[in-house]
Amino acid sequence: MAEPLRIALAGLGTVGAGVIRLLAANGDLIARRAGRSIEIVAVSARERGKDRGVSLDGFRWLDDMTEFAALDEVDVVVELVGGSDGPALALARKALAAGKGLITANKAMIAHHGMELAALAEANAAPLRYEAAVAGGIPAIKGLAEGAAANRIERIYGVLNGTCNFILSEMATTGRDFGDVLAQAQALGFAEADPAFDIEGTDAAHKLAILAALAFGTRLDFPSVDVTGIDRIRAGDIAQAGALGYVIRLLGIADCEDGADTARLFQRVAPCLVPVSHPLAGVTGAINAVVAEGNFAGRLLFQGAGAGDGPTASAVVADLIDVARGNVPPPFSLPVASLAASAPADPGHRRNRDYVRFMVDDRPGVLAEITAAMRDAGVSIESFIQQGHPDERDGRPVLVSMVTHEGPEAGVAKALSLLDGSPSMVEAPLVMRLLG
Ligand SMILES: NC(=O)C1=CN([C@@H]2O[C@H](COP(=O)(O)OP(=O)(O)OC[C@H]3O[C@@H](n4cnc5c(N)ncnc54)[C@H](O)[C@@H]3O)[C@@H](O)[C@H]2O)C=CC1
Ligand SMILES: N[C@@H](CC=O)C(=O)O
Ligand code: NA
Repeated sequence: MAEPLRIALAGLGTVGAGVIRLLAANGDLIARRAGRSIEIVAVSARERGKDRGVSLDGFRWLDDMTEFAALDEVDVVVELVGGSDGPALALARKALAAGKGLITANKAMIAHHGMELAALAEANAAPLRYEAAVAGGIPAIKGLAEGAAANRIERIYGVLNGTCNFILSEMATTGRDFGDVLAQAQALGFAEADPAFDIEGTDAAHKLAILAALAFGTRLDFPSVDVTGIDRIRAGDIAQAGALGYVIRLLGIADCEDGADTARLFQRVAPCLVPVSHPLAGVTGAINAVVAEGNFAGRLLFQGAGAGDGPTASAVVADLIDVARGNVPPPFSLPVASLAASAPADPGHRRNRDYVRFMVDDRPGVLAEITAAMRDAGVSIESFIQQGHPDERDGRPVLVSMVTHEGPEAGVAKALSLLDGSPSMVEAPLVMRLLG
């Protein structure tokens, strides 16, 4: 058998401890499959003495993880610390510059600095892989970059955040309170260190930007993702969506049109209404799903656990096995210099059916005011419902919702601008697109 692949592990939290457990449990099987064993030689985290339920015996401990880059006995650094910058980025840069492989689960770092790190990896002939960063245990990166490599990808979309999906599906099936379900997701190790990254949609946006770059061969453009989180969704919206035959899912959606001289990239993360008959409606709890529409393969659905120690460790170790086998394609499928520049697409011309929800004072004329704004903006209403009983305080406000006929996004935006500042509106209206 060939020499072992020697790794240094930075970060010993949910995922790091999961990697130690996985390698201990499946090490022999992995060595047979990879043709060489994968051995942890050094580790680092914030607190040395913490009880993690795994033994660190036999591993060298370093207080400063960036020193891994200088260790001759390390072939690959595994970064499981998190954060787009800080020690994770310092370690990534130093490791790649030293020609060491880098495996990371850190979508924030890849979304922000993926182009720089990929260029560094190329320049130093160092492997860079990040399967765990997108949709946890699902081999979505591998599926897209290798399995679907023969296709032109028309659209990519999916459920990309386990914490939000867990919250939305628990609220829908049990009627539990948002904060209570979020606390459970944190206790189960699904949530980010700062759960605002999950519920505000940022984590899903990191993953979508990475998927879009891979799917369309464009440079990463995280700042252009249009992001809306789930924090404004009420129990009343979930009930209303259910009555209409939909479930609410936080979706990341991207497509790319060839423009005259530059590609037009559309990237959006937002809660959407998904028909109960669509496969994504059945994606519940911390499960993720990625749909890639290929021009020859058709609709490909990758589904599985998007968060948690075991599934995420499975993706990290799958990357290590690829490195051990020497299967190291460019981090974004193409050399960095070949990735196309893109400009953000104008969403105003996109055609959707929309769910629009208003919280209004329950007084005469308010429904007429809403329908007049829709009429004046040229928006055609398919259905219009005022919930029989108020969502919150006694008597008012009340939740009024509508579904529009298909039309350009600019139409609904115009109608809402006409209602802007109306004293009838208790809070800003909420728009959720219907997945088409
Ligand atoms: N938990 C999950 O289900 C998933 C996590 N990820 C990603 O994996 C990475 C790790 O996530 P978790 O294991 O959940 O995090 P965690 O918070 O459980 O563990 C983080 C580890 O890094 C160490 N650390 C953090 N900041 C440090 C610093 N400044 N200096 C030294 N050590 C530091 C901590 O001591 C801890 O050992 C993150 O990038 C996360 O986004 C990706 C997919 C799923
Ligand atoms: N916080 C993330 C963890 C995996 O990426 C999630 O909830 O999906
Ligand atoms: Na993955």
